[in-house]
Parts: sequence; C-alpha cells; structure tokens
Amino acid sequence: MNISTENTIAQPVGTTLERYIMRKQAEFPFATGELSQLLRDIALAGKIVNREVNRAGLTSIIGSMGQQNVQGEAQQKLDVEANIRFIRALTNGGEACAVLSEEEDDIIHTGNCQGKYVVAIDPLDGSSNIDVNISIGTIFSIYRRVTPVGESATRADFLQGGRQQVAAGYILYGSSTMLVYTTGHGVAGFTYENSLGEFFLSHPSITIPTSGTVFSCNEGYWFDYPQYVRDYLMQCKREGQSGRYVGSLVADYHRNLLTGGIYLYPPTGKNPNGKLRVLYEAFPLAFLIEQAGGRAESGTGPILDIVATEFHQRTPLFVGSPALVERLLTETEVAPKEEAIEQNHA
Ligand SMILES: O=P(O)(O)OC[C@H]1O[C@](O)(COP(=O)(O)O)[C@@H](O)[C@@H]1O
Ligand SMILES: [Mg+2]
Ligand SMILES: [Mg+2]
Repeated sequence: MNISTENTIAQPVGTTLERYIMRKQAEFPFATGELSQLLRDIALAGKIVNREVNRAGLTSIIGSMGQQNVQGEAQQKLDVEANIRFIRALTNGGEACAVLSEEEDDIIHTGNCQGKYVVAIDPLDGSSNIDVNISIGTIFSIYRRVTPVGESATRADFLQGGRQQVAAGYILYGSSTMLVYTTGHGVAGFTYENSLGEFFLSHPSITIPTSGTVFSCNEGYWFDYPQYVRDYLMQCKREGQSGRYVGSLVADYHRNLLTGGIYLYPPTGKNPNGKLRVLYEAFPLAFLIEQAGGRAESGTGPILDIVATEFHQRTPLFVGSPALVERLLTETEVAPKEEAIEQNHA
C-alpha cells in the first residue's frame, strides 16, 4: 500500500505536543529538557482543568467559594480547584522551585530547590464566565531563576522583568481547548483531542494580522475611560468596526491574535492602574504577542518594559495588531462629533 492510500484509509492524527516539545528541544544542543518537562506539567494540569470545565454544570464545581482572594475578588470554586491543580502539577514535576498565583497572597515554594524555574500563573482567567458556560482560560509565564539553585526562590526571581521570560502561554477552554505558547522562537498552537487525551499541533506558526477591524473592551466603563481611548473607539465606530468582548481576557486575546484586532483594558477612575495583573496576565500575553508580530502597551510604554515591584501589580493593557495599537497611541485627536452623539443618547 502506498502512503497516499494509507493516509486516506487512516488519516494521520498529527504531531502531539509531547513530540513537538522534544523536537524543539533537540534543536538546542545545550537544552537539558527541564523547560520541556515544565511545559508538559502545565499541559497535564491543563488537561485536568479542561475535564472539570467540560463537566462544570454536572458537578458541584460551579459557584462561589463564598470568600475573596488576596485581591478582594470573589473566588469561584473552579478558581480554587485550578489553582490547586496547577500548583500540584508544578510541585510534582520538580522543575519549578516556586509558583506565584493570582489566587495566593505570597509565592508558593514547591520544595524543589533544585528546580531552575519559577512560574507565575493565572490558573483560571475569566472567572465571571465559569457559571455561564462561556470560554475561560489559564495564563502562564516562566522565568529561569536568578537565585542560586539549591536555595529557596525569592521575590527577585519573579520580579526580573517581562523581557526575561523564557516561555509564556495560555490555555483556552473554548469551543475546543487550545494551548498556545512561545519560548521566544515564534508562537505555536495545539488543539486538544478529547478522545486521545492529547494536544495536537494545529497552528504551527501563529502571526497576528498587522491590522484588523475588531476592538475588544468593556464599554460599560465608557464614561470612565480616558479621552484618548474614547477618541480611538469613536473612530473605530465611525469606520464601522466590530466590537467583540467576551469578558475573558484569554478568549478576547485569542480571537484578536488569529483574526486581527485590539484588546483594551484602559485605566479608569475606579482603577487608575487598570485591572489586569502585570506578572501573570500582561507580561505573558505581551511576550507572546510580540513573538507573533503584535504589540502590547500600557499607555505609558511597552508592557514588557514595566518595572514590577509587587506580585499582584496591575497595569492598563492595550494589546493586539501592531497597526491598531500604534494608531491608538498616535491618533488621539478629540473627535468633533462625540459630544453631539452623547447628547443624542442622553
Ligand atoms: O468585567 P471586566 O471589568 O470587563 O473585566 C474582565 C477582565 O477581568 C478578567 O476576568 C480578570 O481575570 P480573572 O478572572 O483571572 O480575575 C479578565 O479575564 C477579563 O478580561
Ligand atoms: Mg485573569
Ligand atoms: Mg484568574
């Protein structure tokens, strides 16, 4: 039987994440395999969380914990479970010596002092969407530690700066589940095949379109947005661009990454520093978007240039197609018809 007949009768299932990671590792002669193992550990926890997300309505996993996390936000049960799953996988894996999680006040020491890496993670992104069956995600950021191997990790390991990330990515629990990551050599995406229990390479080299016609932000805060953001959005509307906002950062970001667009979480009167967290939301997504040819800014400079001094520090975030981010930052003339339009709707 020739190859083409074979492929017709039994279609190849493709490249697994496991094989892809091994191949990539082989391209770097000095790689030890530890970062590869760390990525596998994250993928494993992602599979477990995916299982819980898929049956969320059938088990007692939906709903609030009735408590708040360190940032004063109501914790959902799945926030707590995802946090446990990722920390456990990273602890059992052995490559990460410490983890910083959105759900924890301080860093978690895994007990693996020989581990060369630290991981900052948003275990469950889009918490408000858990109970209503809408896409949610996980975001992760990996650094090589700066403290000596064998000792406990410290704040310095997590506060190195976004440009020191060695890998970053996210898992999107959407209409299909995807894992998208970068190690600084482009961006690859993998789709989860439930029946085989494996992520398969589905998007070998992701690049974001230079421009697009989608803006994603919570327009409920319109009157609290800075003038330059409102000017930009008015311009988008005059041009007939589309507004798309899921309310899960990972989902909004992923759509714009594939189709072109801009995600905005500006500073507001209530949250002058925005809402999103530097270390486990903005930094990893900024690293990844730059690797995909996009841009991520805070309004005062590139996200990756932020000097973070606190674990749970926040930042405004404008991220997406480079031409759209550029336009937001440069074309900020006051829109002449804005007042009139607002009065019309008063
Ligand atoms: O409801 P808002 O203010 O539009 O905020 C939505 C944003 O908040 C987040 O839910 C914050 O993330 P967490 O769910 O991890 O706290 C983002 O995913 C999302 O983009
Ligand atoms: Mg989040
Ligand atoms: Mg979260």
